[in-house]
Amino acid sequence: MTDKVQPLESLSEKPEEPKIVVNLRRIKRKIMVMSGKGGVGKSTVAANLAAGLALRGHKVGLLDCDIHGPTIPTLFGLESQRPEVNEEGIIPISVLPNLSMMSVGFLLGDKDSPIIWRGPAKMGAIKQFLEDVSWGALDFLIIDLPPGTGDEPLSVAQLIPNCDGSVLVTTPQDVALISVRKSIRFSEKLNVPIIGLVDNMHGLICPHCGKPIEVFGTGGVEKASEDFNIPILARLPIEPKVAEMEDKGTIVQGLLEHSTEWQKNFEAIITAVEQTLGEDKAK
Ligand SMILES: Nc1ncnc2c1ncn2[C@@H]1O[C@H](COP(=O)(O)OP(=O)(O)OP(=O)(O)O)[C@@H](O)[C@H]1O
Repeated sequence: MTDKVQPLESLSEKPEEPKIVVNLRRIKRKIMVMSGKGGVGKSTVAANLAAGLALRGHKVGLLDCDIHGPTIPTLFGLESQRPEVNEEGIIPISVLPNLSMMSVGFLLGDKDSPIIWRGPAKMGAIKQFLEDVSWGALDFLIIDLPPGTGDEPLSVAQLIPNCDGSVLVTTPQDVALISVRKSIRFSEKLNVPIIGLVDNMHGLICPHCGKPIEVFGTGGVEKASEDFNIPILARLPIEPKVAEMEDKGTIVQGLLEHSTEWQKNFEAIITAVEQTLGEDKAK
């Protein structure tokens, strides 16, 4: 009796693929939304981008990696939701049939409690989201990174394999130039192609005379765009309705109403990200 000879390829050990790579394999495009500093509208852009892509019929996931200020559940009016866990992993919370999301905000017992975690614990939570959230097949995963360009956002961003593009959010102040330059370097360091800049809070339209009031000045984003040859995807005015809709958790309805200049201008950001689907993925 002869022993069966095993084919050679079954003997050579294949290196095991990282769990994150395996879990995110069925996602066509992973897009990071980031900003050089906090409070400039990064989460607002990430949430509206995810909702806008979903309203155009794409399958979208939104991952809130902002551990200290997880605002995504509030923006969609989902603060009381808690994710289920089954044999497939952590089930993201659905807002629309084709829009689901995950945030540390869904795991907090009390929304007023601050998260007092050191770096490794924060990284552990994000890593678990990337490894264990059962996103299924998606056209887009929109990732809301922590603000800034320091160690923490860098570590988070480095956990996410093969990002397909970044959207950089800033305000039009001259100092924005400093923060935008940092965001650009950050994206380059990660080898992530920059889709474009978002010039948020670009003036307030006076409700009485209709003329713009340049609250944060002007010119910084244009200069960065020219210096680095990166397009400005949209100029979004200060729009009280945006803040109001976020407080009420009615972002999706706001995008459907399409009533403000902010929302009309925002469409260009959705289109720019949508177009990455047609790009050659070989990098
Ligand atoms: N164009 C705008 N007009 C009016 N309000 C806005 C606009 N953009 C953002 N906001 C409001 O500004 C605040 C900060 O926005 P947001 O939370 O999106 O910023 P952020 O950059 O994600 O902040 P952080 O990452 O530091 O938490 C929110 O209350 C939001 O509703």
